[in-house]
Amino acid sequence: MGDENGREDDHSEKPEGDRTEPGTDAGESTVGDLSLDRFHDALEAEERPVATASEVARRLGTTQAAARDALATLVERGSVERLDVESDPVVFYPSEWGRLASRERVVTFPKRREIVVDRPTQYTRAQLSQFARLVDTTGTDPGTRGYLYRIRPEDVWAAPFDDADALIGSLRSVLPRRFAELEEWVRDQWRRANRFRLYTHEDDYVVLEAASESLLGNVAEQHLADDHLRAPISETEAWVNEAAVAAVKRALYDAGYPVQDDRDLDTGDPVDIDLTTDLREYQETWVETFLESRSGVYVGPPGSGKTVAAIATIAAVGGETLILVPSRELAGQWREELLAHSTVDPADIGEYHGGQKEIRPITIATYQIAGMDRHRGLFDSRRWGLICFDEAHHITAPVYSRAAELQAKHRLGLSATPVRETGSEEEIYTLIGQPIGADWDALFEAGFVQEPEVEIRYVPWRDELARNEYASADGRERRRLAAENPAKVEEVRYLLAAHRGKKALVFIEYLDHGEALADALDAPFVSGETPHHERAELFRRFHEEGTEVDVLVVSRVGDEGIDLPNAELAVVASGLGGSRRQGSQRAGRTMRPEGTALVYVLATRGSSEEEFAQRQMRHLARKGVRVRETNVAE
Ligand SMILES: Nc1ncnc2c1ncn2[C@@H]1O[C@H](COP(=O)(O)OP(=O)(O)OP(=O)(O)O)[C@@H](O)[C@H]1O
Repeated sequence: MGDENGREDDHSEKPEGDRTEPGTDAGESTVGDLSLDRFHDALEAEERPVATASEVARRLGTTQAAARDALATLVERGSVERLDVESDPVVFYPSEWGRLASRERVVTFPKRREIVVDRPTQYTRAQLSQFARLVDTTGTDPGTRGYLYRIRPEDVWAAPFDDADALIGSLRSVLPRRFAELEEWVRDQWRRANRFRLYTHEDDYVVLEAASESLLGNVAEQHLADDHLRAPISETEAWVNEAAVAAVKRALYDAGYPVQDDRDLDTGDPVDIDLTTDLREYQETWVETFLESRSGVYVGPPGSGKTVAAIATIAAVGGETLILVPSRELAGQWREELLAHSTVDPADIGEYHGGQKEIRPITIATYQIAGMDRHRGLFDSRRWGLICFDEAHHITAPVYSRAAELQAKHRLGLSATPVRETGSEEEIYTLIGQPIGADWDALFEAGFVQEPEVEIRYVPWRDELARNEYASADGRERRRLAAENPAKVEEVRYLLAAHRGKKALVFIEYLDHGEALADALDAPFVSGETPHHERAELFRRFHEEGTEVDVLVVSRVGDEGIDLPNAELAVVASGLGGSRRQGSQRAGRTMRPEGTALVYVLATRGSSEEEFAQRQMRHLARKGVRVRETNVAE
């Protein structure tokens, strides 16, 4: 595959064999015959594509003059370029990099387990996404985007390979050469992920099996509570207290030993539905991966087809299913999606929430109801074979504790936000399952999901008075003043006018601000106080083409759970004190397959909103979303 992009040529002067890590072999002081290879090492140790003579000297343990001479020799030979930057020190870079400017370039930082790829090919990205996280995309020129990947222990644990060799093979296929230490670390993590296994004994109880006697004796004993295991069965196996299965998984995960869950899971009473929509290739992979491990979380951007993949999963498992969702609106949408994409009999779908309480072979309930003690019976009312947690980052604490009891079922999570600020990633992993996801950028590129153009617009204060008021206020009041900066009204008006005719959502945080904006824009305002039927009606009219409802001002209630596929424009007028999650969800409302999606985030210049906006948008940028910043003129 390497030949399609010249990857193998990129580092043609580098030996293929194992070598020490860059920067560690800097003991020798003679650099008169500085090889290109050692210059590469110095660059990697510097973690920059260019280096000054003094940086090279420091990395190679020599004097600056010696490094400069050695570099001059390389420049003469034509293998290194020197770049004179006015008022900055001269920098050097390998000539081949200039020639390969339009090709992919992979730089590895083995100690930090990071890989930076310039202009990655689809092949490289597909490989990397299997065992590394895309943490950042940088570069202002669209032609030179750098992709930063990091390999975390949990990425290795969840990598979809049969064995460590296959994983190492994939790693080697993208890295320019071998990194012995990195490979050893990957192997070690892989081993850890396969040291403990849960399985169902033929007499129907759960067994924890360790790869060795000492693991069961030392690791398990040290990390598990007294009531987690009932009794030893052999030197490497123990009988697990069924009620503690989730706790066992969590404790061992925290100790760095994720547990393979090979138990026989309940499939429940049969439900016979067929999918009527053809899955996209990546959706097929999601479903196959799920079916192999019988649990997992589909992680994809909003609109990437997680719901449709979940319906395919319901059809494939073929058992009674309980779907948990964050809001009643979403329950209604799930019903419609089920009907649109499968042969399910409408009579077999039930909704269970504040509005109605039906339990059917496929039941959709809200987290709120499911978390209430008096509705506990919901979980036992049928032999559910599959529990589907929509917007999995929303699972509430009571539902988490129930989820611990639902370990014997197939468990599917859906999430557009893998990271939660409160750090529930481990909980999601241990209570539901491993993340199953696609490369978000690839989805954008393939056109399955419209990439939003996110623009942060820094809005000045309207006048000195407003600025001074902010300066002399404190705490919450400050935040409110920044949120309600009157100059934002004009800015929203300007943006709506610039995109006249586009369906737009304006998000706000404070009710007063929402009302004022709605008045100024002559648009309806949807808040938590809007009666349910009115909300539904407004959203219906917003949905319809050609209606007079083109703009909706929405408070936090509109943040998620509302499917507005025709929103083409989102203006986040306030609400920047919230979490990263909110930022990505707001942007997510317009990340839909159709239309031109545009997201504007307004932040008051010189207030804490500036920082919040940047933080939220960095989060999006890490997901491969392009973010632009603009200063609004005073
Ligand atoms: N395989 C497919 N073929 C055709 N259309 C599809 C397919 N998968 C999804 N879609 C359509 O793409 C849109 C988004 O899909 P879906 O609702 O499943 O995404 P999602 O990831 O669940 O979004 P969200 O995170 O907002 O809930 C829907 O209109 C859906 O009908």
